[in-house]
Amino acid sequence: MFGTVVVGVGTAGRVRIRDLLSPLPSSAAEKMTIKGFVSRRPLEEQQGVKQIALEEALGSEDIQVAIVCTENMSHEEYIRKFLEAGKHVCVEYPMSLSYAAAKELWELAEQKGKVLHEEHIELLTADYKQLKKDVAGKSLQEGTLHFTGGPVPSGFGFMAFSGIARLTWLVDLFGELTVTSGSMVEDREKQYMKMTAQFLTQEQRQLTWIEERGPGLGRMKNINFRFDSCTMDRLPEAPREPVGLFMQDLNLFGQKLLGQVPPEQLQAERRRVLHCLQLADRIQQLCQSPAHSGV
Ligand SMILES: NC(=O)C1=CN([C@@H]2O[C@H](COP(=O)(O)OP(=O)(O)OC[C@H]3O[C@@H](n4cnc5c(N)ncnc54)[C@H](OP(=O)(O)O)[C@@H]3O)[C@@H](O)[C@H]2O)C=CC1
Ligand SMILES: C=CC1=C(C)/C(=C/c2[nH]c(/C=C3N=C(/C=C4\NC(=O)C(C)=C4C=C)C(C)=C\3CCC(=O)O)c(CCC(=O)O)c2C)NC1=O
Repeated sequence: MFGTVVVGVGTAGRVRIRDLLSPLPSSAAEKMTIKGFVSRRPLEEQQGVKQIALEEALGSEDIQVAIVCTENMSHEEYIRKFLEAGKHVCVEYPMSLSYAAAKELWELAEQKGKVLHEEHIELLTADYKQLKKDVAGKSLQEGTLHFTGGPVPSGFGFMAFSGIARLTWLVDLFGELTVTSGSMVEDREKQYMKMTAQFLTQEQRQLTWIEERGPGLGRMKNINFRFDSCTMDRLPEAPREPVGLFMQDLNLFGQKLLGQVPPEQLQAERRRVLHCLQLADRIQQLCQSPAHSGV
């Protein structure tokens, strides 16, 4: 069994505690047992689980695994601490707010012989799995993914990182990309932000990613993918699957802990994660260079 701590008790942290308390029967997630949670606030028991001080979690021989669920800005530091203490780490995306940091963290995991796993529930939704099937075999001519949502809370980093799930969709659907432009419009007073990034696929087809956030904007993804044979202008709808998204991710992490995931899959995942963070870095540079600064 792998003694596990959940680090950070917010929306994601609470779901992690719930899933660890009742893992899917006969799945790899059953091999983790929750020993406590870490929080920067003194908290009461959560779902019957007790708080553990960070230093105690790092030093305890009963704990082999940390699941980092804090806001993005703090991920790097927690991952580093737990890896250095010889623990396996699962982190909610994105693992860091720069490509360079992610590369270092992965090197550290390798050096320590520990699993480093970045959660990507956006790839696990039934709708996305259907979309991926629908796109398979078609030849893209041009496409747009436009996300809207409420204002980004502080501590979640630049939009290309807090929105890495959208970028990950594009890369998972259409392969590795090259950034051709990045720009930003921002009205701080109104808490409004809009980032537009453009890419070329390896086949030199143009993709546009728009991430737009502000008060009153609902969480939504609009697509427009033009293929040689047809155009897709809405996401497919597929029936919800019985296993929750974070639980599916926990099973995948559990399989990694048990050495059940083939090395080629681990390599491909690592490559995709690093590629997406590298694209996010580049978009940030372009958006923040003087020639592109917004309103
Ligand atoms: N929510 C979701 O559906 C998804 C989230 N994620 C990722 O999970 C991570 C965390 O996101 P999420 O859980 O939504 O973020 P939250 O804002 O809910 O929580 C982030 C952190 O803030 C602290 N916190 C939570 N509530 C309070 C409060 N009332 N007062 C003060 N501090 C508080 C907690 O840390 P502490 O206990 O140390 O104070 C918590 O870990 C991010 O990396 C995100 O990208 C990924 C996929 C889906
Ligand atoms: C209702 C308020 C609500 C909040 C505060 C919320 C926060 C939230 N949802 C996220 C992703 C996500 N959130 C969900 C799904 C959910 N997440 C949920 O909290 C709920 C109730 C669902 C319901 C289906 C999915 C599937 C993702 C993956 C990212 C994506 O597909 O874009 C993320 C990670 C950053 C991001 O990708 O934007 C945050 C911070 N999601 C919400 O829906």
